[in-house]
Amino acid sequence: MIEFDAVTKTYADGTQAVGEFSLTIPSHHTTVFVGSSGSGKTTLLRMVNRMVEPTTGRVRIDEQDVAAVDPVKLRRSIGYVLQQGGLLPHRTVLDNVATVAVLGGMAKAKARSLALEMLDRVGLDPALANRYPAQLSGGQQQRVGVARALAPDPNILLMDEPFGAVDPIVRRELQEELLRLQRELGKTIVFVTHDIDEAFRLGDEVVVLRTGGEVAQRGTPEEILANPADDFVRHFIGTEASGGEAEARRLTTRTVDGQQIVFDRAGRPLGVIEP
Ligand SMILES: Nc1ncnc2c1ncn2[C@@H]1O[C@H](COP(=O)(O)OP(=O)(O)OP(=O)(O)O)[C@@H](O)[C@H]1O
Repeated sequence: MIEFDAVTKTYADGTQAVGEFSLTIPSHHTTVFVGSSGSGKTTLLRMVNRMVEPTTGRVRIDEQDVAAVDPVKLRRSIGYVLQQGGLLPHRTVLDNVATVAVLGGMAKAKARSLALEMLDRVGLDPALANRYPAQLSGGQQQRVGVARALAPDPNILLMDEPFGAVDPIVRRELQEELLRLQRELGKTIVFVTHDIDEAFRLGDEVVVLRTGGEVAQRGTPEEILANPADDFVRHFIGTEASGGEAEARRLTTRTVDGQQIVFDRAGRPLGVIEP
């Protein structure tokens, strides 16, 4: 369980990134922070591993205040995946994944065999293990990033727009892969994105943020879709009647030749409802 207890963050230049934010994140689930640019998502995520210190308030992991934990130890115990993968360019894929375990005191050979296992786990061909990050596609690099974060078997995985830089098809594959991994591993995942579709696809719980880290709504994707809290949320999730009609989510059904067909707002057929 991760607890944000009335945290605020004002950066040195006076920017107030987070007003006052409180939230309890349950273990073994995926919680997604979604919001537009500058809503404080990254700031909140980084408070968990102390890459950002809150100005006031506390963050606790399983009741322990993270401020009392050595930051290096804390960061080694928490997986962290970034948009650009954050891979070390002069180390092979295998060594990138093995590094944290080696830093944690594991023998090199053992760390490498563990790394090979992790590459397999995230769906990467072991033949890629001796390549350098620049010799991989963006999607493959992100898989390496996930393998590296998971290698020390952390309880918590922080993911900051990890699939933001890849094309939509690869992005979809990576999302599916993460869902599969999460079914197997049951980590406590905090995932940051500005893409509401990604949030709904991945989140057991979704937290919609507006500027200043203010919670506009939190709930399951179903709850938010069924009952958006206000116009801001309606606009964000694209169910507003006016504006953004092209991607509006309100669908209609019509019976055609005994089949129930779903149509989008523009009247394009999207699919058939299974009885
Ligand atoms: N080191 C910093 N110094 C000053 N201001 C900062 C710093 N880091 C972030 N900010 C500001 O804090 C606010 C929140 O930033 P943050 O990166 O947490 O938002 P975000 O929701 O993750 O945005 P994005 O989706 O663009 O990454 C923004 O106004 C940003 O400019």
